[in-house]
Amino acid sequence: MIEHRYPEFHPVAPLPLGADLVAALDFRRLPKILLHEHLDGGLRPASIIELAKEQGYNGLPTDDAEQLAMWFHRGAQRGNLPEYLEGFAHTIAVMQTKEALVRVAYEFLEDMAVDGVVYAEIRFAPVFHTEKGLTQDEVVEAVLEGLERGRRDFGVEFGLILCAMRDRTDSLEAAELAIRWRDKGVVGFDLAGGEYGHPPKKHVDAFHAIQRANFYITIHAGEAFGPESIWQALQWCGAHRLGHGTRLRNDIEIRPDGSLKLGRLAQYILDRRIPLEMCLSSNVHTGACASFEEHPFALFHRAGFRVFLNTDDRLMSDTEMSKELALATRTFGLSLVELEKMTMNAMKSAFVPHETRVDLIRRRLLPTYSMLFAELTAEAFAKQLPRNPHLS
Ligand SMILES: O=c1[nH]cnc2c1ncn2[C@H]1C[C@H](O)[C@@H](CO)O1
Ligand SMILES: [Zn+2]
Repeated sequence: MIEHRYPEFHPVAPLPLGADLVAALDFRRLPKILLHEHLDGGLRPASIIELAKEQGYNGLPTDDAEQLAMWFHRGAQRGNLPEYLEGFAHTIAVMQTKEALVRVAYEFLEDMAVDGVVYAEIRFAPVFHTEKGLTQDEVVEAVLEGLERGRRDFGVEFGLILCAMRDRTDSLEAAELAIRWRDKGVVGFDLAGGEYGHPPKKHVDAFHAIQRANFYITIHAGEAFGPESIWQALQWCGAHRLGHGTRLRNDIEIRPDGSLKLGRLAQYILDRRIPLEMCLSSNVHTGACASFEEHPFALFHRAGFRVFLNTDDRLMSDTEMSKELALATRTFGLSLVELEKMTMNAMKSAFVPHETRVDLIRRRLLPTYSMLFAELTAEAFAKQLPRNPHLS
């Protein structure tokens, strides 16, 4: 049982911890939960170059790691999802052997540890990794081996999500693969790829298979298409979480007095506590939002939606969790209470069993957050001291 619950747990919470103090935090110190990140969107540039040599892949635009990172980032910032996705041809090309998959998965968790992530859900589409003869089961086995080793060496907990691709016709096979591996590290099923012209309901058979197995669903929706896509993800396909959900903004009206008028879909998502896996940098890069300032994350958050931040594709979007949290804090003036609330939202929304979530909250999130609250409070008091006439 958890004795202390947000927000009463923090006796110091009512003290005004100035935005300047929070913004000055080293965000890598915050314990973080990451639920939306693609394995093939988070490789290290130097590893891509080495893996390309090992596997005889000659298609990379450069063999200089720094240049390659910039190349991926430039390509991803063209303001639309199809072009954002073009870079994946190269990362996928170097993830075609067991050794490469183990390595990429292992390094992924090492990078998570450096970023301060304590639990990560990682997703990828096994069907893309069979070009050199691996079966999809061997692909999943290799990725899980790398992740298991990473968990042992770096102490980062993980869950693996398998993606079906929305422009393909084999989503049922992908769903069956996810179900086969569910007790060995796979925690859920996703639908990814170009959203425009590929509605979720085309894949309803796959989602029904997942539902019949009492398994878990997240779907990319509301990233490059509007509320209709979100509605289908929820009401046709039974999504438990939404990847992005950014365009739910179109179902919310801000009245002249600043109050909100929610459409039926937005109200349903709010009431049912449907988690929204929001990705600030990726959304600006794909053109889902014109700028960080215009991103609806803060609106959703302050209206009470269950939102939290994610990286999506660290390589393409040149980001990490610490950067996304710093960016959100600067752009929207988030307090430490809000950062903690968001992290709790993410942990509550994870696809691992309830006991694991409670355990991570107790062991990894609450102790570090209470320490940070104490530290910031001490700093706030110290700043006030010279102005206290009784102490002068
Ligand atoms: O932001 C995204 N939206 C839709 N699909 C995406 C996004 N980032 C990556 N993907 C695709 C490309 C990958 O090859 C695939 C599986 O990770 O998922
Ligand atoms: Zn994504």
